[in-house]
Amino acid sequence: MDEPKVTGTKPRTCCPRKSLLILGFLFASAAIALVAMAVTQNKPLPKNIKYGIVLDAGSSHTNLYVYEWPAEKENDTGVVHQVEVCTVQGSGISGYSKDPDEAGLSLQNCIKRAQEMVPEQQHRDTPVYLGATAGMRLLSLQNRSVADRVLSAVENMLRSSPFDFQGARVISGQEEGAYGWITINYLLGNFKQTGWLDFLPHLQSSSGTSGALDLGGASTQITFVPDHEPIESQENSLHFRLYGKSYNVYTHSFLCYGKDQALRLKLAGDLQSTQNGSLLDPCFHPGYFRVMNTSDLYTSPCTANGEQQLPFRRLHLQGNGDYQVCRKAIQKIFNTSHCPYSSCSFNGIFLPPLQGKFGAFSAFYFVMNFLNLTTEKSPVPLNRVTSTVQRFCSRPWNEVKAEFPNIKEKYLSEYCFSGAYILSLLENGYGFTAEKWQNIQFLGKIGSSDAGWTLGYMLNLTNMIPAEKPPTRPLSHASYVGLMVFCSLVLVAVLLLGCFIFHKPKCLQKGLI
Ligand SMILES: Nc1nc2c(ncn2[C@@H]2O[C@H](COP(=O)(O)OP(=O)(O)OP(=O)(O)O)[C@@H](O)[C@H]2O)c(=O)[nH]1
Ligand SMILES: [Ca+2]
Repeated sequence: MDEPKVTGTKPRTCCPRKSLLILGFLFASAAIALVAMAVTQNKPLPKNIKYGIVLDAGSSHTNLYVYEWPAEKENDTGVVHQVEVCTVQGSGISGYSKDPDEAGLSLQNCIKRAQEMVPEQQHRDTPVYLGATAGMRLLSLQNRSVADRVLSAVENMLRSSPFDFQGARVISGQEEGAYGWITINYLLGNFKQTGWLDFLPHLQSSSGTSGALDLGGASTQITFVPDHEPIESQENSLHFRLYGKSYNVYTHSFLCYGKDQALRLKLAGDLQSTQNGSLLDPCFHPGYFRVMNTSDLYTSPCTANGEQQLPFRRLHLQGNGDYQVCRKAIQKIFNTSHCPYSSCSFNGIFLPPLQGKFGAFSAFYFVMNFLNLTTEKSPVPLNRVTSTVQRFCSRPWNEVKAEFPNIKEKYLSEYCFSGAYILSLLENGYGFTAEKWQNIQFLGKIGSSDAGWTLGYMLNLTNMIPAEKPPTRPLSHASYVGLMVFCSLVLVAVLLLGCFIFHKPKCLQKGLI
């Protein structure tokens, strides 16, 4: 018997499952490939780091700074930072006038330290600069040829190092002020153009920068952008164009008004009224005693004019810690009797009205930091700073010494004078009122970098600050690729969804009814 034949067609499978599976697999693979490509393409490349070295040959000592930055971001703002500071042992290079070769030799240890910090294969490409400041300016005034010998000794030492020697010179007070201002504004990110705000300049403060106050051992600098005032004296006026913006900057460097030379000026003045070489000094702690050769006081050009035949060779200085009297004694070194401009600081030097915020560094910071006046978030009010210095000055020297046994006696014994000097300079010299005082921030470091002129000097000499804003793309490469991948995925998903809706498999359509 014939088996009954099954007639009719085979029932159709409701979904082309295999095709769907294949499509799904292809889609997933494509998506994974896209994401993997974006990730690998954007993996950070091995960093190409560049280095630069600057030696700050100050009046009191020399510091060597090593800076580093990613090579490909050379012209961005805020990318260079300090990775090392090495303090040269002994005095500043101007202290080697009797044996200039020693000035060169004194740098050896710090050069070795720099050799350890910079990878050997990059030594030859690493520029090294030396800038000398007020100590060498004074030595040049005193004896030009000795100053030149000291400079060539340090130059020879740096030339014999494996680095790329780019010069050793005495920088001017103007440069010192300007580079300090560039350093702090670069590190604070004040040169960054703020995108949307670029189109609305009236919403920004007049310059968007911070002024710079630097107190060294032999000179002090004040630099800031005044508020629309003309800068009445040419030698105090600088013009910069940085990252596409113009800045008219006021700067002045007072030679002899660093804190060591200012103390000499004060003592030389006080000596004129002593008969026997004993001086009761209100700027030192009660119980403090120091003997000095009077000739040492007059070795600097700052005090040389006041040199006189004194009937004694030694000065016996005894502290009595009287802050108010100390301020009066300090006030005498600022001559405010004449001003050929609309406004002056002192000694007939033009000073426009103070404007904006200020960063105060070097000895401004060392002293305020010692007095615990820098730790709070907001600036400590002027009356509290005054009372802190006053209280500190009145403390007996043996008590102060016992409390800070690890601080060098030279530094410790002079914090009272230095505190009073800083207040005199800022309040009476520059005219910081209690209100304006709140705009001063005492800065040691900004990030990992010391506040000072050296970074600005290097940025300038390596042309790392462009005059015009470098053209930038609206998106970074990584964001661009990421967005491309995301948009592709959305497109594919929308396409698939569209196909799915308009060519819906019949079984699904049935199920829906
Ligand atoms: N307390 C304290 N004082 C310091 C320190 N380093 C330097 N000083 C003193 O602070 C004053 C200023 O120091 P610097 O800013 O290094 O001065 P400088 O660069 O040698 O001098 P200039 O050439 O005038 O700039 C000097 O009297 C130094 O002796 C420190 O770490 N602590
Ligand atoms: Ca200095």
